[in-house]
Amino acid sequence: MNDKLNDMWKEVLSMAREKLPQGATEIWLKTCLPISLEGGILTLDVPNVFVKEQIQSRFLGGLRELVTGRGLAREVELVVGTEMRDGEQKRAETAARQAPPPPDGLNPNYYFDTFVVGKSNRLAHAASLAVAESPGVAYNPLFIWGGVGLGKTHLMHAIGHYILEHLPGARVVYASSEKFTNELISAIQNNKTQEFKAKFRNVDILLIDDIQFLANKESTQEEFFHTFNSLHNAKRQIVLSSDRPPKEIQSIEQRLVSRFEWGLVTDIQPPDLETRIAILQKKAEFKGYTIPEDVVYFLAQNIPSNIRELEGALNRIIACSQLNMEPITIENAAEWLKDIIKMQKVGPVSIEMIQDIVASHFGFDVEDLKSSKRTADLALARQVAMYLARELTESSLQQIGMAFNKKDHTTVLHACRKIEEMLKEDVKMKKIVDNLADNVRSSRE
Ligand SMILES: Nc1ncnc2c1ncn2[C@@H]1O[C@H](COP(=O)(O)OP(=O)(O)OP(=O)(O)O)[C@@H](O)[C@H]1O
Repeated sequence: MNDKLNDMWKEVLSMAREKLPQGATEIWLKTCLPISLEGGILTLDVPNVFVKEQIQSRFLGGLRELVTGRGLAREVELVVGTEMRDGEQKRAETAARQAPPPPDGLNPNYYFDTFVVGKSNRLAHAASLAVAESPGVAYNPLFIWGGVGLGKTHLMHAIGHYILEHLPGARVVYASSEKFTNELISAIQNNKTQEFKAKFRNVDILLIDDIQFLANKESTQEEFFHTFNSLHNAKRQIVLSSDRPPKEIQSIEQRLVSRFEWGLVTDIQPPDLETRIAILQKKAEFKGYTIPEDVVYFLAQNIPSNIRELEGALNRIIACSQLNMEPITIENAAEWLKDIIKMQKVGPVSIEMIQDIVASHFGFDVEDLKSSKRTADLALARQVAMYLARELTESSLQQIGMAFNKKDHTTVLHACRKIEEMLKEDVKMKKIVDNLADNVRSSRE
């Protein structure tokens, strides 16, 4: 590359820093190499198809205006070439480009439009969509955590699908951390660590599921650390999922924990009743079935915290109905699911049951809970009870307030919000509240 061209490109970059949207230069344009300026056409070498598409769709117009405005060139062309790139990077990029797109292993059912958005997953969904729309720019890494079967994998695959749909050349790799570990071990055993590195460090989007399984695996953590740095430095998108927030993953190096927190950490909570109903309806519709509303409600109410189980129950009643040639009714569903749903004849949850169970867990009397005494422990117990009353019963804020010795509905609302916030941050508290909810449900007769 000649010096004149190089200097001109530096000038363009410094103008672009001022005139083009934030991130355009540092993230995208800096990856380009000027290769020629002939007949007024400035040709730039870009590292891969993915970057080319990003620049073309987002910044090429602005870039063209900059160079024509300054009389430097009349047109800008982007080529995915390798001549100007050297060494290992060049070989790896060439190999990656020549190879057919890797089997991406994405579940064909996990798209954004098959994902039901509710209060419990709204933020994780919005963050995932933002990442899919602007990979490497919005939040990097995106770290999604939450309990079993709540939709983390679904969102990761949806990100992968979306990117492949909009940027067909993008290299998307999805793997569980176990697969990452196993591939590393086998690469070491077979002297293929270079191939391993090329596979995981030469991607545009890396999706790693269940990252908590890296705990105690020191060499895998070491390798993942370098993979992470290499991708992050190159502004490639990383998405991670875990069953707990980064700080709660035990036996994992601090330098990894801090990197996991660099972008956005977001959680998914168990879905509320309305979301569970909507998920069941969507899944049934997807399979081409209409399930009676009362049966949907019955399932949603009795399988509260794991969407995978909810889906399993739906599949089972569809299969049983077909095999037995019987209609889908609550009675039949209860029979077909009796090993999952213990209590076919249980009554609804009452606020009194919640008050009893919460008071005894925290070591208070129900009367204390209803009183206006405000010691920190008592206030917390009262707020948990109000939150559970809101979650597990159909009572209004006013009705809950009345059950706590005529407290105002804004007090109840404040309590619910406070506990919701706490559950997002505090895993121990979440466990306690989940256990209390389970105890309340199973105390129904
Ligand atoms: N909001 C949702 N809308 C539609 N389906 C959902 C939603 N959340 C979860 N599911 C479905 O629930 C099932 C379990 O979800 P997924 O595998 O993504 O859970 P996970 O959080 O990754 O669980 P694990 O921690 O066990 O890996 C999937 O079939 C998924 O499609």
